[in-house]
Amino acid sequence: MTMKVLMVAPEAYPLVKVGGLADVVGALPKALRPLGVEATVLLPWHRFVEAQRVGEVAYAFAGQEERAPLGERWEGGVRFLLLGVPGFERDRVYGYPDDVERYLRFAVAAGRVALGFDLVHAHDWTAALLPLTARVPAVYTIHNLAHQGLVDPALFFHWTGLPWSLFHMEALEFYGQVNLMKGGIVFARAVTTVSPSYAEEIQTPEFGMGLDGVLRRHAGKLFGILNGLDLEVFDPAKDPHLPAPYSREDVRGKALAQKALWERTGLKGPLLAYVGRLDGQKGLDLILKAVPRLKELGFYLLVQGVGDEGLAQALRQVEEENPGFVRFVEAYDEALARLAYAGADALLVPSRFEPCGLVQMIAQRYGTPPVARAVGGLKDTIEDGRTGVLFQTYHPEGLLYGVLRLFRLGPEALGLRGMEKDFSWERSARAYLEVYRKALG
Ligand SMILES: Nc1ncnc2c1ncn2[C@@H]1O[C@H](COP(=O)(O)OP(=O)(O)O[C@H]2O[C@H](CO)[C@@H](O)[C@H](O)[C@H]2O)[C@@H](O)[C@H]1O
Repeated sequence: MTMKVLMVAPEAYPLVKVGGLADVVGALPKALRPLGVEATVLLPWHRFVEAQRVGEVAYAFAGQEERAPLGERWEGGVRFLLLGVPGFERDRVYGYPDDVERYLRFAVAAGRVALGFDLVHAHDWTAALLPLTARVPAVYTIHNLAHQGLVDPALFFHWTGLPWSLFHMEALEFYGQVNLMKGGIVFARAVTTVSPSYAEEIQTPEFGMGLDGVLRRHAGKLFGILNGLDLEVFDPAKDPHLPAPYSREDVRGKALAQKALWERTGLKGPLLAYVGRLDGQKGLDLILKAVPRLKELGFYLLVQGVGDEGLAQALRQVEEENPGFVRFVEAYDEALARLAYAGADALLVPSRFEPCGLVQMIAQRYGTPPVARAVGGLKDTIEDGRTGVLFQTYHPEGLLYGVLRLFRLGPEALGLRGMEKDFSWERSARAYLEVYRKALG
């Protein structure tokens, strides 16, 4: 019998993407299908998403009855539902002062949609209310503990109509506020996070972001399941963004990608690339501090990403001071990102912490070895000295040491080995199915 699962998330590829969460929510339903799981993805109806209106959802928010249109769209055999609650008629996915309110409204209304399903699979803080409010069993996935969703309790209980009796340390209370992610952890039947190493790390004060105690208390239902890659989407043999297809058997196209990347950026090799959100999590401060030494050593640097304004400013300045050596491309640009994965000599991933990380997997699949910090999913997906290089110390010297070590080992050889690695979703999808069964059992 098919199991009907509703995945609730703020973003999912190919409809809405800011970061890795979208890749995961876009790919997992496809991987679950052969296992007899029919997963539907429910997203807020961001204004830029086109879909067909198929109905309406009634729910209560702040003591008022409201109705939201429900849209539907199919992509790659996956059914997406779009919930048109107020607050999403905007251009960006996150970053507004009322994010907590609008995503809470979304989660409240999503609880109504969940009624027609066997199980809810809620992703990250924006959907963390569902394990508490949905009337079906829920699995909760932590993609990033850095964003927990903190709300003033008076507003929270007014908006949701939930009883104040939930405001205590074993439930929603967190240093005087409501913590939505804590609620997700406490009330879900099972909690997963996106790599085995991160599942361990978040139970320690160093990585737990204040929730390590809660996670230790609920460790019996916490599972680390490694993200996969959508091998259809990320495939150098089929990537329309590359000048020529290539594979492990015939890597000639990779040199063409390198040439195209040099032309597009005005840089040369050896070229180190960073692709990803500009965020304190990602270790861009190490890259910034390492620039003078990298330049001295003859490396070129490409940084591509959008996000934190302070980091963007620092990067603009470094680009200005190092013309021809450093390029900062402040854009979300899928095509350039693919060229970078394929055409750079190494991908830098010096993260402070990394729940799983997809860019290092994509780079390996494209034959480009990562130089990454030995944390979280980076540790679980890179074979140190074989398919990439891991460094320990969160310091520019650590990163430099990693880069030099890679070039001593020979990036080409490591790159070829990386292309052999299996990053498919298959095994992980089976692990999710196990967790779903536990949650239903
Ligand atoms: N400027 C840009 N142009 C083009 N593409 C860009 C881009 N900026 C980001 N991307 C893309 O966004 C994705 C980033 O995914 P990651 O998993 O590496 O990090 P992220 O921190 O967003 O995800 C969080 O959730 C995921 C999913 O669970 C975890 O793997 C991760 O550790 C956690 O921090 C990649 O597909 C990358 O190509």
